Amino acid sequence: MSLAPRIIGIETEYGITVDGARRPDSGPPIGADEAARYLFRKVVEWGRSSNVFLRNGGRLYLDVGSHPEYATAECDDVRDVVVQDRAGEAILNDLAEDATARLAEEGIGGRVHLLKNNVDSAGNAFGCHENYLVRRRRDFQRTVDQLVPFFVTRQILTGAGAVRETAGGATYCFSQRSEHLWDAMSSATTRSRPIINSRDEPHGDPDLYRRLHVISGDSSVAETTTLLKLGMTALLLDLLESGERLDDLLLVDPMRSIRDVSRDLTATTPLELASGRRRSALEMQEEYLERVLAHTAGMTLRPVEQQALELWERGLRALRTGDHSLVDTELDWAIKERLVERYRAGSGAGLTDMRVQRLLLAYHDISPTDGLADKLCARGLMARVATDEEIATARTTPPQTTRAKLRGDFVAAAQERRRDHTVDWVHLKLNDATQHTVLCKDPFASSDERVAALIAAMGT
Ligand SMILES: Nc1ncnc2c1ncn2[C@@H]1O[C@H](COP(=O)(O)OP(=O)(O)OP(=O)(O)O)[C@@H](O)[C@H]1O
Ligand SMILES: [Mg+2]
Repeated sequence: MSLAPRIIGIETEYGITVDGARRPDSGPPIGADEAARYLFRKVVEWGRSSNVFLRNGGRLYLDVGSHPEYATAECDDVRDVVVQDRAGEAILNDLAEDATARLAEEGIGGRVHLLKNNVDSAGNAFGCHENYLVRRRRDFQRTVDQLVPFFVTRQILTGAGAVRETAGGATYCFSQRSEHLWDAMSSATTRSRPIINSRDEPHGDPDLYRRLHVISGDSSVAETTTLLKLGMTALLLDLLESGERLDDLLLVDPMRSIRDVSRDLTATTPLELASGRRRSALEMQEEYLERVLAHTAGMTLRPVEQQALELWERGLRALRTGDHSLVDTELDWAIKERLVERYRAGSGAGLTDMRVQRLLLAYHDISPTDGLADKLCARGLMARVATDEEIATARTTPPQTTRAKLRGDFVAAAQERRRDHTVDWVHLKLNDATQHTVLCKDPFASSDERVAALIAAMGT
């Protein structure tokens, strides 16, 4: 027996800034809005829109708030999501280079930076959303409730690491986003709202499916952190779908806990459970892992699932023993902690020192030249999952085993034959006299005669 395949996709919003620009007429500085327009210039040129689906099946768009977003195509394997997400970064980095070149041509100069983080300098929070296909059941809300404490405590492994400044001084914590969720939450009414978006939009057959839309996670820089974030969640979903319950781990106050967990780098502060007991984030994650291990015992797991389990266990051991070196090339918060501590040891700089702030920001800069990730990888300080070749291929090639293949093939054919077309996650449409539209309700279906006919109808 093995885990049932599951459709997963990830959306990443990026922060955008421009460094060192100077208008010839000394007009106002280039803000994020304007920078985003430069970034999307080429996209709008060929796609006639700032919301396009690409030949790799993914979606690139500019939403309100000027945070460029890339949503990967739907994948049926966590490793594929990692590759597609990195392909999105590469596509966006090219756009940033192009925008920088354009600013130079116009005599403004400066460099456009894209940051894969979750809060911008103005304090606006933005997200990295995970999407998991789940079977539609009447007790969906109950599933959501059971997942909330898992997402509240998962950040001790998958948080991106952040410096938090308070009146009493600065401390290093697990997650940047957790603080902002707390802020977002104080006026909200549903306890799970900032963690799981409850909008019912399955992007698939609504009779069969729902899409679990998780909005609480940090964006991940290290590929291994993305792998763990998605892998451990998919494993837990499988456990829940097998009928197991996690009622005994419900939290009294999830939103308070999400902040408390982020702030305690030992992960040992007890949280209040609805059952009246108290458990630390570390104990809770140990409990989830134990149950998943029991659930998967005797199953044939894919390598990526084994890798997620192994890293999950080792991450918890790193916290239990205080030996963060066990994961300091794989988990963002630990990679970054090591980076910052080394820098501070050499320079004597404090956590709030400008140089440390710049280092922290550079960690999230997706540019291979301005950012740190490539350099850390080259020096063996950040682990990889995907190869450069796989990422390069994924820029134009959709995942081959899901509906993304149909979309990618359709978009490629329409682009090559210059046919006006409209696409979303479930529709493929030719905007010609026939207005022919194909509805692809099954996200697992990678071949479809109707789509083949639609492509054939475009001629050559
Ligand atoms: N049936 C599905 N189940 C799970 N994930 C899916 C499914 N279909 C598509 N996805 C994934 O869901 C994500 C949708 O991204 P998109 O940015 O369009 O999100 P949205 O929630 O629909 O809209 P928006 O961000 O505009 O609010 C993509 O990563 C995609 O791969
Ligand atoms: Mg989105």
